[in-house]
Amino acid sequence: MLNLREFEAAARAVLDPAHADYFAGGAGDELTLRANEEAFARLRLLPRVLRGGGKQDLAVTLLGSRAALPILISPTAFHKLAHPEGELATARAAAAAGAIMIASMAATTSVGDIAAAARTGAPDGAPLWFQLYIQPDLEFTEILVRRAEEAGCEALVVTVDSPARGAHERDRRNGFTDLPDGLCCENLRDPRTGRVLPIVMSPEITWWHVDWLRRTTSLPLVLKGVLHPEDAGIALRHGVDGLLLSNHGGRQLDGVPATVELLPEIVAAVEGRIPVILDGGVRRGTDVAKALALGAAAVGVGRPVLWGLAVDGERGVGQVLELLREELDHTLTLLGVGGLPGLTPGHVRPAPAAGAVPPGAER
Ligand SMILES: Cc1cc2nc3c(=O)[nH]c(=O)nc-3n(C[C@H](O)[C@H](O)[C@H](O)COP(=O)(O)O)c2cc1C
Ligand SMILES: CC(C)CC(=O)C(=O)O
Repeated sequence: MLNLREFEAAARAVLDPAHADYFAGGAGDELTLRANEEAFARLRLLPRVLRGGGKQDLAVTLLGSRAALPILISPTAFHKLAHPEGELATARAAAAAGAIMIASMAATTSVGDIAAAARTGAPDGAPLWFQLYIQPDLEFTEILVRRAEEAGCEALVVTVDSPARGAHERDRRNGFTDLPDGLCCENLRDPRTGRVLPIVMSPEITWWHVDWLRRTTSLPLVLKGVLHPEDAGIALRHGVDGLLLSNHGGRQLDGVPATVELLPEIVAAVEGRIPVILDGGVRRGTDVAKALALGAAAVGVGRPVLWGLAVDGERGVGQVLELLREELDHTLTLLGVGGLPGLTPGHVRPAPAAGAVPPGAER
C-alpha cells in the first residue's frame, strides 16, 4: 500500500458496506466532509533551498505527553466494527509508533483495557488521552473521568460540537442504528446498575460544565470542536489547556468551514497561550506540514486509522502511521526545513482562485 487513499479503497473492499459508510460518511450533503480535504489541496507549499539540515526530529510534547510524531489518533467510535481486536490493535500500533491515541468514549473496549494494550505496544509507556462527551448525569460523567484517570490517561478531550447528534443520511439509508450483538460501548457501563447507558448528546451542556470538569479533575482539558475564534477566547478564560480544532470530520453541522481554513484565526485567538491541534482531512504528510506551518502544534487523523485497522488490524494502523511519518519527514526535507519548529506560515501560499490571471500576465 503506497498511500492512505489505497488503504481507504482496500478497507471498503473488506468492510460490511453499512459499516464502511458509517466510517466514511458525513452529515447532510457532506459539504464540510469534502471541504476538509479540498482546503488542504488549495494550499500550496513554498520550499526554501540550500539550507542544509539532516535527519528530521519529529518528536513533540503536548500538554506534558511526549510523542514521537506530531500526529495523534483522533477519537473514533466502534473500532471492533473495523477489526475484531478493535481498539486494542489500534492502541498497540499507536504505542509502537509513539503516537498519542485519543480513546473514544464510544470505544468498543474499556479505557482500562486500551491502556493495558498501549503498555504492551510500548513498555516505557505510551501516551493515551480520553475523549469525553459531558453527560447531563454528572455523577456518571465523574465515574468516566475517574476511569480515565485510573487507566493512566494523560489528558481529557472534551467534545463540544455535539449538542445533538449529526444527521448521517448514509446510516439512515443503510438502517445502521445499533451495534451488532456482542459489541457495546464498554466505557458506558454504569457501575451503579451494571447496565450500559446510551450516550447522551445534550444541548443543555454549557461553559458551566467545563468549569465543573476543571474543578473535578487535574488532568489537562482539551476542547474538541471549537470553531468560532470568540469561543477560543472564552475557552482560554475558562482555563482550558488546549484546543482540538475539529469539525468532527464533517459529521456534525454540515456547512461549517474546513478546519485548515479556520486555523490561522484560531491560532491568532489563543495568542500562543495554549496548543491548537487540528483534525479533518489530513491524508498526506504534506497536509501535516501545511497545518503545522499555519500554527498547529500537531494534527489528528480519524478515518485513515479505521481504514488501516480494517485492512490489517494492528499492522494496518502501524502502516498508516508510518506512511504519514515518512511523508512528513520527506516533505520537511524538500521544504528545506530542518525540523518542526522551522515550519512557518511563509511556507504556505493559497492557490490562485480558479480562472485568476497571474500578476503581470494581463494584456
Ligand atoms: C467513524 C467516526 C467516529 C467518530 N467518533 C467520534 C467520537 O466518538 N468522539 C469524537 O469526539 N469524535 C469522533 N469522530 C470525529 C473524529 O474524532 C475526528 O474529528 C474526525 O474523524 C477527523 O477527520 P478525518 O476523519 O477526516 O481525519 C468520529 C469520526 C468518525 C469518522
Ligand atoms: C457514537 C458516536 C457518538 C460517535 C461519533 O461521534 C460519530 O460517529 O461521529
